[in-house]
Amino acid sequence: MGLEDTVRAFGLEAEPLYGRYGDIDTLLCGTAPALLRVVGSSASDEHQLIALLDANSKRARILAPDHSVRTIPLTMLRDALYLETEGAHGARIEALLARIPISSRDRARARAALLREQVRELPLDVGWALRLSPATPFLHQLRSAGVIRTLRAMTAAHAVSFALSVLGWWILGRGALSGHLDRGWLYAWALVLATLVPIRVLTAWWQGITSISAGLLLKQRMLLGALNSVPDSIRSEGTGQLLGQVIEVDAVEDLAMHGGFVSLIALVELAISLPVLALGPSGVSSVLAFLGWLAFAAFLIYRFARRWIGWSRARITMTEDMIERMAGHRTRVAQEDSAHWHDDEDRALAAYAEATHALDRVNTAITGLLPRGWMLLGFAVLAPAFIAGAASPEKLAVGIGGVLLARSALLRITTGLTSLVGAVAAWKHAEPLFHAATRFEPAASTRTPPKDTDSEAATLLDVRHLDFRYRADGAAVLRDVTFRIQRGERVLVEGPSGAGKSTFGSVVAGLRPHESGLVLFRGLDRKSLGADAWRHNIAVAPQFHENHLFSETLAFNLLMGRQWPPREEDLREAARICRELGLGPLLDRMPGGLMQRVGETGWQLSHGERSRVYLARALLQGAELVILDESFASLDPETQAQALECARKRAPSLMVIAHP
Ligand SMILES: Nc1ncnc2c1ncn2[C@@H]1O[C@H](COP(=O)(O)OP(=O)(O)OP(=O)(O)O)[C@@H](O)[C@H]1O
Repeated sequence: MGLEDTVRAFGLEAEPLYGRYGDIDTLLCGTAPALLRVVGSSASDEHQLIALLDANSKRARILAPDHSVRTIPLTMLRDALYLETEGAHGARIEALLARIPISSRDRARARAALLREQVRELPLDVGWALRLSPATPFLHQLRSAGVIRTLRAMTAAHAVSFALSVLGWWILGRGALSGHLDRGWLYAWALVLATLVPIRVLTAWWQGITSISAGLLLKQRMLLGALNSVPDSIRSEGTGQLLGQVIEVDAVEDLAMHGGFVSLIALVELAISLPVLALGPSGVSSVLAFLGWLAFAAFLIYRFARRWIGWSRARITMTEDMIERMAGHRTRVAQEDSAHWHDDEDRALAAYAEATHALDRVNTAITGLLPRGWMLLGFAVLAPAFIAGAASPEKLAVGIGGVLLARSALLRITTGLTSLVGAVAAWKHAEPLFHAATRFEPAASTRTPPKDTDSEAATLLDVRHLDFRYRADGAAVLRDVTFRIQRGERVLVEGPSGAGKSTFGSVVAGLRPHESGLVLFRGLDRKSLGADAWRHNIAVAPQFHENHLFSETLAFNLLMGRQWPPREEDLREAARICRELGLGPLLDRMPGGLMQRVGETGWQLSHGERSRVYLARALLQGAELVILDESFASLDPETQAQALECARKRAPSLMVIAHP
């Protein structure tokens, strides 16, 4: 069982830790818990694993082999990781330092500094960051990140701070209403105020930590959800929908965090203000009046929720429409009469403006009417006791305090709940991404495909009775397909447009799940082999419109499926393949060569150049079987022959999809 599988058995996920030696400290401080691979201290030692529990810029907490937790200087850990590079550079540095007359202590420091400088840009592959599997319930993730604990502490701190405010207010109010405030009470009041300061600072600090950690977890989860979404479902929803979902994720985070905190605090305030109101001169009447006002607030918030849902629908529709317009603008300019360019825009804008006004009206009632209305009602209920002069100053102070506290609770409840309503409405759009994160597919290799020792195993790809349809209720695009490729074979799959060639290629490559039949690679299906191992064995260059050039270096675009960060030999191999595919003049022309930034924001490659980058990317993966889908379609005959020759030479087995 590999490390990834062992880790998964514990409900965790191991993410390879890559970086550069120059960033080693940042990497160590930001990734715990992690498993680090270090070279043993003696020359004969193999790599050893260290569990890193925690690290800051000075110290690291690690789990020793005897399961005891030890704190060591971060430099010790860093040096252990640097040991790997010693062989290549250590001797040279030693030779250099031998000629300089310095103390052995300075020599050791100079050696470490020179080594660090030498390897700064080298790729670093130190181990794995460990985290809970994305399929873990979100509450569990929050608990494990310490969010629940902080939230509990924050609530308690807020309750204490609120109770202290009430106490301070009681001391002052009592003095003011009885006409004198002696020095002892003044000191007590000052002490209460002084105690409040650190508690408030602590509460704000915890609040910040909670929002950052919870927000990070939510973003991580949504990102995973986006990556786990079935590509066809993403495409059928459209870019606008997806962008809408992403925007809503942000809204969920902001509104839920803000609304959650404020509502939590409001509940604490509510729990304190009700008994304070009951202790006032009008007792039960004040409590009943406040509960009645709360019911009215609930009604207004309900109306607000309904209007918000309508408003957010109008906003998303407008975003979708706008994206569609932007994406298709060049086509419109080229082909549509300019009189029709803005046909639907005004209608979408008017619907949005109407929804915004409707929302604003309820919002005004909530923020303007609710707190002021309560003050009037609260004091009206107190008025008879005040006018009759029947209540003691303390009781009156408590009564007035109760009304003010209830107002503060009301303000917070309305702010908190309106934010939460927004979060719930936004959640409706973002929810699919959240759940997609749990659609978790084992990525690691679980089995190594058997070697081709007998004739049965020499069959590389074996497809039997394969059926596929895009929608459960749609027509089958592939029906009862049976197909075989032996190792070393080069196969051409051709057929009329729309016959299902690309669909077949993508099913074989594991990009689309098939509904029935078998697809076996050396006798194993994708589930038994594992998604990663499948991809390592079968590389595909999808059709041009299904492929993408990232706004990154050309090297990244070429080597992303092979090894990133790259080793020297990977870069050399990438350059070699590029030249074999006729991309040599392009490499020479680009100022950055392989490190030139390409894609939307970089050097704009031509159609034919792009398709050869896609081709090189698939060939560079070093897979047993390479599937090329219309990879030669946009090339002139001479370049086409050159590219085909390269593919024939490089791919151990080849499946080319093309038109007749
Ligand atoms: N996401 C999708 N949802 C529904 N139908 C689809 C989807 N993608 C492709 N199809 C349909 O499946 C059929 C096969 O498409 P496919 O792209 O595999 O054909 P092809 O043989 O590669 O065609 P071409 O040579 O034109 O590229 C077509 O009728 C196409 O319209």
